[in-house]
Amino acid sequence: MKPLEAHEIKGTWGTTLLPILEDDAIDFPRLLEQVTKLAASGISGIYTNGTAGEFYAQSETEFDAINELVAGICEDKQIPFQIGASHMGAQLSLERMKRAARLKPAAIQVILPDWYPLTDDEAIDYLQRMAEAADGIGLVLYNPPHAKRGLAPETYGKLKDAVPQLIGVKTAGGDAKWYEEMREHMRGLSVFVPGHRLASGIAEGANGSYSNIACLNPAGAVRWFDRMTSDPKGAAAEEKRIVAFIEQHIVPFITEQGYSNAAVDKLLTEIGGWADVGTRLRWPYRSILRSEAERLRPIAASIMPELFED
Ligand SMILES: CC(=O)N[C@H]1[C@H]([C@H](O)[C@H](O)CO)O[C@](O)(C(=O)O)C[C@@H]1O
Repeated sequence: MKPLEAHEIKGTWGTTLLPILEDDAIDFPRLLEQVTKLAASGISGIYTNGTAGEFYAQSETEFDAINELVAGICEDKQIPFQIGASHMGAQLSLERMKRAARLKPAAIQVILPDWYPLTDDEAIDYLQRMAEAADGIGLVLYNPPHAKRGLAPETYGKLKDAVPQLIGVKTAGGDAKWYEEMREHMRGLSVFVPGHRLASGIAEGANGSYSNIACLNPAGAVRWFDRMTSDPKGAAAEEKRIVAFIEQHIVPFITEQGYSNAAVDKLLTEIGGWADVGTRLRWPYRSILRSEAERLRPIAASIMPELFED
C-alpha cells in the first residue's frame, strides 16, 4: 500500500479487537470476521495494536499473524491500514517495526519506551532509529494519558522538527488552551483525538480519531464524522449526547471499578453488537461481564439513536 502523508491521515479509524477464548488463545476466525465487517463499514482506515488491540499482551508470532491478517483484508479491499509496532521496550519495538514495514502499511504507530521516562533527546534518538527501520513509511506517535512520559504540544513540535518522518500523533486532546498550542506547535502533523469528542476536536483543527465510537458502531461513527462537515451544528449536538453516554455509563467502569481502557472498548463493541468479539481480555486484565452490555444496549440506543440507524 502507498504510504500516506500527514494531510491524508484523517477521519474515523477503527481498531482490531482480539476475540479471546476461554484458554486465553486468540480466536483468529472471529478476528477475521471482525476486521472484514470493519472493512465493510465505510471506515476511513483500520489499525492494529493500539491499547484496544492489546499489543502489550501478544507473543511475536501472534503479533505477525494479526498484522498479516489485517494487511491481507485491507490490501484486498483497498482500505488504508496502519500497524501498531508498539511495545513497552525499545528493542522489541524495533524488531516489530522492521516486520511491520515489510507489510507495507499506510503508516506505523509507535509508543515511546515505557519503563523509565525518556528525555527529549532520547525520544528523538528513539524515533530516528524507528523511522530508519520504517523504510519510507511515516510514523504515528501514540501518547495515551497513561504513558510514562506525557507529551505537550510543544514537545510534539520539537520531535517533528527533529524527525520529519513523524507524520501523525494519537493524543487524548485537551481543553481550548491545548488546541491553541496544537495549532501553534503541531503543524505538519496529523492530530488524532478521542472518539467521543471528535466533533469539537475537528472544529478546533484536529484531523480525526482512532475511535472508541467506531468500537461501538463503525458505520454510525462514520456517519457522525461526515455530519461534522455537512451539518456541524447537528454533529456538535450529537457529540453532547455521545459524551453524556460515555461519561455517565462507561467511564465509571474505569474510574470506580478499576477496569482497563481495553476492557471498556470491548464492552462498547458488545453493546453495539456488530461483531462477535466478546468482552474477554487477555490475562491478567479483568473483563467486564457481557450482561453489562445487554443492560446498556437499550440505553445507548435511546441516547444516541443516530449511531444505530443501520
Ligand atoms: C476515547 C478513545 O477514542 N479511545 C481510543 C484510544 C484513544 O484514541 C487514544 O488512547 C488516544 O487518547 O485509542 C485506543 O485505545 C487504541 O488505539 O487502542 C482505542 C480507544 O477506543
